[in-house]
Amino acid sequence: MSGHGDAQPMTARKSGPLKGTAAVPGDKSISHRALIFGAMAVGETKITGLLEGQDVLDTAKAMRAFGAEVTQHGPGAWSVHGVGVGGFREPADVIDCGNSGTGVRLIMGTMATTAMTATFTGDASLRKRPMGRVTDPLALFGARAYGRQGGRLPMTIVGAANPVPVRYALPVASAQVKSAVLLAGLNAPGETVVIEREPTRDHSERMLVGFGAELNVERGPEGHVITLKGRPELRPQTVAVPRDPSSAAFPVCAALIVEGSDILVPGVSQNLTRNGLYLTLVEMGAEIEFLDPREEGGEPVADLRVRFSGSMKGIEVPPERAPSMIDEYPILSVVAAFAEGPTVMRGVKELRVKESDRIDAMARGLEACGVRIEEDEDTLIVHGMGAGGMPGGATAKTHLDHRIAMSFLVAGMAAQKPVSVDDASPIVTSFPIFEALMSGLGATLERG
Ligand SMILES: O=C(O)C1=C[C@@H](OP(=O)(O)O)[C@@H](O)[C@H](O)C1
Ligand SMILES: C=C(OP(=O)(O)O)C(=O)O
Repeated sequence: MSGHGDAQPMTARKSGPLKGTAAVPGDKSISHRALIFGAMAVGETKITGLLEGQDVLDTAKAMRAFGAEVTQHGPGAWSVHGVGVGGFREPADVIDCGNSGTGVRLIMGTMATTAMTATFTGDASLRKRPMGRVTDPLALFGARAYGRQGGRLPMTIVGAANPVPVRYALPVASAQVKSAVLLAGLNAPGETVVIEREPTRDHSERMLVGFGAELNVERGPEGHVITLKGRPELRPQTVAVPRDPSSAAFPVCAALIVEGSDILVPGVSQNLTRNGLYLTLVEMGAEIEFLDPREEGGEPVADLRVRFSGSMKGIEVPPERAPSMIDEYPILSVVAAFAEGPTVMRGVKELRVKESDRIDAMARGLEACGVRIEEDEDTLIVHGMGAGGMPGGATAKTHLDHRIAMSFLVAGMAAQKPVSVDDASPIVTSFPIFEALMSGLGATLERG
């Protein structure tokens, strides 16, 4: 679990051109789901390319606590012997989900329609994040939640002994909430319906169909209407986890701002619910070629050739694009600082309830690096200083947030003076090989 060890300061210095191939690890969202859906199937699910980041390891541990057999066979190669829908056993101890919002929210959904009680906690970051967005719909199934003020962890969920199916319109664009409701719906008799006005990442829907659930998505005037038939017998699957586009974002953006760079990033998801950053970068004038489009692990992917792009322009990011790039705003705001003119990011208030308040963390750190920022509750505006224009020479606070840590280290690779982060330890939650991979491309990263 992250955030309980010692802080690990790290510094990035202006780096030589980045060259080579950046093979990033497996997708975090799909890795969590492979373990959880595998635990809900009857028989053995085999997984390759699993992200062995701390967030996913915490979910693996939780699945064991609920009775599934989870085994590592080699790097990225795992199996899950599932207990079937409704087959969870009550855990004997508190479930610690570490730093992971996805882990805790999806697992709460999964156990909420089974007659058992489970208590969840997490690190100092996760204990600040709102759980009401999940426990509100879970209450409609008949589950009860007892947490700290404001719906915070630690929290005990008493699962519904006689769950009823639910029809729920998502009040916020959140794949975690959507997935929690679908997972709860698995063990409710009849049809559970989730309606999302704005499309969010659709891995749960795709994978549930793969595992044999009866799930239908209709696109109507109210948005996506997702209908799931309860109490299916899920069939174990072989899951090949594709690479994580949210991790790929870091080498891609580093190559765009470090002079002379030319790198290849293989197998980046082009799933329309995940590719908002890449559309945005192209609109800003980034030199990215999308090579060999194909399908891998059920996801559309392409190899990205990315070159230093010295004349990117700030743009207004369409707010409706936010769900497809929600985790990429921190690194986009770094690229924006190296573009000409303002980049305007509106409709981004969800960033305030991630591992940290990401609007505040990016604004304070970029200001310390000499960049002019405007912000309000729902908006971040970065006034770009052009290629090589960021002064740097500051230490950013990462607040137990892996994406903030990686974003400022990327900034330091192109800024005039080094940029440090007070704590790089959270990077292990999503991208444990970040330091080795970036150094291998030619980045100058130093511990301390
Ligand atoms: O469902 C998922 O796997 C995720 C959904 C998103 O969160 P929200 O559902 O809170 O937007 C995202 O930020 C997170 O990193 C992963
Ligand atoms: C928001 C994130 O993850 P989670 O919500 O799972 O903690 C993220 O990885 O950027």
